[in-house]
Amino acid sequence: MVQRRGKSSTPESSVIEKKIKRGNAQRQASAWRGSQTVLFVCVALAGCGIVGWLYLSQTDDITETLVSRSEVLSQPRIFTVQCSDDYENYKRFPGCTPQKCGRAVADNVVTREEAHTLKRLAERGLSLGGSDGGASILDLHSGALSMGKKFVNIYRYFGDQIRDIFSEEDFELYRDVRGRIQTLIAETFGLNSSHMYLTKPTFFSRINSTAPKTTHDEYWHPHVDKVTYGSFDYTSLLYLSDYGAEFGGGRFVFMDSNANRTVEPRAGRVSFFSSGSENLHRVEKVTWGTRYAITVSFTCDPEHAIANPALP
Ligand SMILES: O=C(O)CCC(=O)C(=O)O
Ligand SMILES: [Fe+2]
Repeated sequence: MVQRRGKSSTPESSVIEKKIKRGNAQRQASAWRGSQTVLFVCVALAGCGIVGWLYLSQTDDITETLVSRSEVLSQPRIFTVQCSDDYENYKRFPGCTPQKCGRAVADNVVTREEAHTLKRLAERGLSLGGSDGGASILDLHSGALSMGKKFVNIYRYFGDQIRDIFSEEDFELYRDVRGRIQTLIAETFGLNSSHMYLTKPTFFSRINSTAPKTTHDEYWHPHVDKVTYGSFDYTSLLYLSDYGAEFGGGRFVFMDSNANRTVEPRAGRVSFFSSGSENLHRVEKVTWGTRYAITVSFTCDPEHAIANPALP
């Protein structure tokens, strides 16, 4: 049995706190909502009538499934989107800074068996703690683990006993998968993979339908990763469980101005995209079951690079 040491909040947790900050997410979503308001006024005043109404009902509803749970893609499915000007506010790095933006989904990069192994790793790690609300994270790099209404650092909290929970093979698999995802992103967006770096936060997430207890549990707010996390240039999500079989709700939604476009999670599915506001997104609320995923993110700025997670 692992003995718990005294509870403490970690400095790393502030990164996670930043991530889930509601105000931020709401600010980012306001541009999207703004366009809806304009249309609403248009409907009320000018009688744009049926067109405006159709637009409103369209953007309120899920309209398009980019990839469903039951499909198995033998090749990545790629959707190009025009880059936003977010990248203008940052230093440019040749061979990495997005010139081509978009989103893509691949089912042929991580096997379902590997996803299952990673899910078991996440289950073991998260069983040491977990949020009181519905969303818990485990960050193998910083050691941040949700606990109650806070975070602890597993490496400090559990010391050497963490080796009873995680093995070198677990970390090796994580590093291998991260490398494959990096290559995939580089090939898809025409980048030089050696100019891309892992950046933080990079974490496992476990989401269920328990009511939120703090803002850390509010994972469903629309947001732009580059705004929320700063250093992100490319975000990837590796899903570890199946939508519709292991959990309900919890689809990933790209919130485009003309439609919502969803990706249905499937164990072993990698979804990735350029992190600017061309890819405003949210996660639907999970209505039943448990959803596991890993967020693995990349930056072009070597100053924001982090090393691969390693057992202490
Ligand atoms: O789990 C997901 O599908 C998306 C999570 C997300 O948007 C994020 O970590 O920024
Ligand atoms: Fe995100």
